[in-house]
Amino acid sequence: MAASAERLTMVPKTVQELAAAVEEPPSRYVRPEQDRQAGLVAADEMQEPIPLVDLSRLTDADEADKLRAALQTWGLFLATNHGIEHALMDAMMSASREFFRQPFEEKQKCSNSVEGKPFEVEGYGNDKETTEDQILDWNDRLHLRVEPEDERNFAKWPSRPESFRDVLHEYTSRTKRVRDLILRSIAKLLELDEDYFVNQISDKASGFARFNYYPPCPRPDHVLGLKPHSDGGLITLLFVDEEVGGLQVQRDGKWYNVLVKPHTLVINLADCMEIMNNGIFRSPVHRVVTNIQKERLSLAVFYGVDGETVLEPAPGLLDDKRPPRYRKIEFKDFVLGLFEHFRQGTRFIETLKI
Ligand SMILES: O=C(O)CCC(=O)C(=O)O
Ligand SMILES: [Fe+2]
Repeated sequence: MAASAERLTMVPKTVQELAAAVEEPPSRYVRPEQDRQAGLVAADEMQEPIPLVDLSRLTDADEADKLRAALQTWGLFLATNHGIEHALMDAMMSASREFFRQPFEEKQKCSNSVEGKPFEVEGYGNDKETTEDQILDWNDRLHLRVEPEDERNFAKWPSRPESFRDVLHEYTSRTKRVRDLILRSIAKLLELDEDYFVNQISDKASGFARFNYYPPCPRPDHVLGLKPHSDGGLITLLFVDEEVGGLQVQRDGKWYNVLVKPHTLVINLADCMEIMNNGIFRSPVHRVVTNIQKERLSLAVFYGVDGETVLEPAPGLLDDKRPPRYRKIEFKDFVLGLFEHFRQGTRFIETLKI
């Protein structure tokens, strides 16, 4: 007790600790005035809800049309009948909750900063802080590589709760199948070879699981759980807390709440897909608002390509009337630019537009 009280008098290492220690978020977390004026939590009313797509029926024209409409309007959709057993989803969410509920010292065993200094992409902690004016998010995360499978770094995978590793292994074996199903369905919608996008994925392609933990926040009107961003890879499969909302998606400059049903996934396109489909379907900008009373959890599985893969619009989508809208770039260079821009709250993909 004394030791942990002492530690709290120093700069808290995680938002979870901070939330337990302060009544007012430190200024590093407070969004600039212009963001706050627009209202951080308020969302616009949707004309129509985000479509719920039945993944077991995607071969039917009407379900495929629903997917097309969702991607055109939002760049994301809700998915049901995705083939991930509900019990497995529940086990994954409980293992994640148990992980974050453990004492700081236990979670630190998976830390992303070794001896308080060098920052690693994998592990438990927060974003790297590179500049003084970087505004921080009200969340802690556990970020783990899941693909390629032979490059998993188990030193960063929690050993407690005991079920964590097996459950994550099972869960991501299912999400990978969902990834391929969606990529094939999108290729069909675009009248490309069904395997066009799947063929961009080599056995060195990346996959990361990001477990997000958002503690209750005393000032939801001043602070964001996660700043506006788009995801960097091909596609993201998001499993969010069904009890506590917070995810919002932007469209034409307005923010809308993404409401989920139990055991549905939120699937969104990410920047590499926007480039490959030449901007026909966009990678949506989204953010997470905080909640004054309740903690919130989510699990994002991000699928990308291999570092050497050149991102470029699919040749089958280009002709004299449809020139490429994005410059070519290797995925590894894209990732570097992405992280730099993410920290500053800007989008790297904008710099690739022709
Ligand atoms: O927590 C959420 O609902 C969204 C998380 C997210 O956007 C991300 O991890 O990239
Ligand atoms: Fe995201």
